[in-house]
Amino acid sequence: MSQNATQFPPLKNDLLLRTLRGEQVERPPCWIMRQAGRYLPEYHEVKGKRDFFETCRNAEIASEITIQPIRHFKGLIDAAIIFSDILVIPQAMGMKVEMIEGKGPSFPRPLRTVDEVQKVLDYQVDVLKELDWAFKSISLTRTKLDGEVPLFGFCGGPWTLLVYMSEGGGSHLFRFAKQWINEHPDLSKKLLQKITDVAVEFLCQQVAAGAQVLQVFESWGGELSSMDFDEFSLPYLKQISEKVPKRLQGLGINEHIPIIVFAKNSWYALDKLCSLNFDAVSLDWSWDPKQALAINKGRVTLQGNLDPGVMYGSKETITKKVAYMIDRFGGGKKNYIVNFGHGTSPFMDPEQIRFFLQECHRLGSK
Ligand SMILES: Cc1c2[nH]c(c1CCC(=O)O)Cc1[nH]c(c(CCC(=O)O)c1C)Cc1[nH]c(c(CCC(=O)O)c1C)Cc1[nH]c(c(C)c1CCC(=O)O)C2
Repeated sequence: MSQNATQFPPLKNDLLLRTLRGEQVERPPCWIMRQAGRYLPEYHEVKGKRDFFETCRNAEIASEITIQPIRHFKGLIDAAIIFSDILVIPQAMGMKVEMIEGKGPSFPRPLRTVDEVQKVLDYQVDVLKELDWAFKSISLTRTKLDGEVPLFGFCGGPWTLLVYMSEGGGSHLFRFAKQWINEHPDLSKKLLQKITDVAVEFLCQQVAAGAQVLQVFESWGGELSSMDFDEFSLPYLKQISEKVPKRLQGLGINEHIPIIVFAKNSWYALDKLCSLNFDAVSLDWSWDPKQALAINKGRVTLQGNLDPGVMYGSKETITKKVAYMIDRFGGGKKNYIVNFGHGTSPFMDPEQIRFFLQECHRLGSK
């Protein structure tokens, strides 16, 4: 059941939202993709031996895990992101997905035949019902956050979800996903459309449940050629950016809810992504921020883009690379959000991440 977002405690830290409105700010807001997870000892304490998706579906536990990094790095992180996964959309579309310890996500029956895709296309998805647990988890988390920081809802990009649904897990070769778009482009587009429709509804219902900002993770964007990105990713991202605001109005939510898009390694698409209806574009670490700024020409806020691997370096290395990043993003007092260029890894030392955040605050306030 969706809740009226005005029922929640007032927001105390609106730095991220002000930045996304394009305002001049005192320092860049900071958050980290996958900031909740296995590098934090308290994550293992709470999750224990529980299955990953069971953990996501348990509002009490998922909200606890979501808030862990906010507590651990008190005052240093400016947004929370709901503990869940991009693969809950394929689950809502009737597919079975398991998370295998030490291996990652696995689909026992990935989409390999036209009939299998047709079955998914014919499956009637009731987003409110199938993902009811996600909305409960968001509402509870928003209440427990007590206005400390804004809460992100998110979803996977349609192309990235098609990759997982056809490959059956992570991939290096992308044999099946590439087969789909090249051998059956029209059917692939029908599937991408269906995923997009579910994603739009899912994002909007997350907002109705209490999410204050949204991010779309097109993590496998860079696997497409520029031409194929224009055909199999961009049009669907564009639809998300345009349909979410309209659907939110339909749900009676009239305030502007900012949306960030992250299309990893899709360097050739930056100019086009900046022209869509998103508020911000998140960059992986392959970018020199100055070049990205030159392409963006002030159209959107940029987010990123430190190589998470910098966390394995010395304090001097972290300082040097943070200073370079913030400086090359123009100093960080407007249209810039600090993040990694991708997520944390289980091997990271939380103290290194604390130092990184402290340095972002110090250098970003100068
Ligand atoms: C591609 C993708 C997935 N999931 C996600 C993406 C997009 C971002 C990206 O590109 O990394 C998104 C995601 N996954 C998770 C979050 C939670 C919120 C947060 O960022 O803190 C978010 C935003 C938790 C998670 N999702 C997953 C974990 C690890 C699960 C565990 O505890 O074993 C977490 C904390 C599992 C997951 N989920 C997925 C993979 C490939 C894996 C295995 C990764 C690994 O083993 O490191 C799919």
